[in-house]
Amino acid sequence: MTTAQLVSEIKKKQSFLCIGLDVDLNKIPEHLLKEEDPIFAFNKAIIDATHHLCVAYKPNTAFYEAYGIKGWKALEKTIIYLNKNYPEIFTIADAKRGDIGNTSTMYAKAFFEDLAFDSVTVAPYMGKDSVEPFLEFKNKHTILLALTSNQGAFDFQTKQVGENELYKEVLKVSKTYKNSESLMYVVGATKAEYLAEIREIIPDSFLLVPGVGAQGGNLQEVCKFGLNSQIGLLINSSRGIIYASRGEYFAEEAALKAEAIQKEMSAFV
Ligand SMILES: O=C(O)c1cc(=O)[nH]c(=O)n1[C@@H]1O[C@H](COP(=O)(O)O)[C@@H](O)[C@H]1O
Repeated sequence: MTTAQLVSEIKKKQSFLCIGLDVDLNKIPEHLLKEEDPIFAFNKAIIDATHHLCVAYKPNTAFYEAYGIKGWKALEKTIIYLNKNYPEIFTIADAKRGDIGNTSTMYAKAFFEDLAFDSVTVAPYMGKDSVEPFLEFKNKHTILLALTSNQGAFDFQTKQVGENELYKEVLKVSKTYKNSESLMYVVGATKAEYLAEIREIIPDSFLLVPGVGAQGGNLQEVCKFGLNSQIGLLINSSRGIIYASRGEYFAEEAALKAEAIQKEMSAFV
């Protein structure tokens, strides 16, 4: 999917919500555990109930890898279902990959070709030759970790490296990579006050902003500092939406949570 198509969907749906499909068998409704593939059954119900309220879904691969082959199959079924039934949705494989060049190429093939996701999250730690292989794929997006939502972000990301904090170096240096126009960046919603300075370095890039809902990030603050002329934000909530209820009407309850966020977002679109 191109960035222009994503922006057009945001305007149409009056939403820049990304729903995180972080499926934990201990948290999904008990009646689904009788299904042949409980993870996919859960995802399908959530997607069918919420697709008109969001523009992106982000399965975090850890929640699938933890269940071995069955989990990976459920991830594959989920992306096939999304691409077939809701091709207008932007899909994010949250896998936080990145390795030496030839290995990164294989990671990119796994998520862009085999699973046909629109984007993948990538850790910048190994530098240029670990990121550029992802950028070779046309109309695919590489979402680089810049300033993450967790407390540990202060261990390294905000440390001074020469003139800048490390996360700013990530933003500045990555702009020089080949095909850098395909880059997006992760900035945690819990770090909204950093967004004004971040926007000075990357005014036009899309940002994936996780951390509203369960981690306490504030949507209004993120919008205040992070919006650009093309919106430029995908705000993710996982647990805060998908685990709204464990009852029979869990998907409808999730849709109500998503709708409340979409309504708040519509004021900014
Ligand atoms: O890359 C991410 O998506 C990510 C980066 C970050 O800084 N913080 C963060 O929470 N995430 C992911 O975003 C999701 C947040 O989930 P909730 O806290 O349940 O909304 C999880 O899948 C995290 O792994």
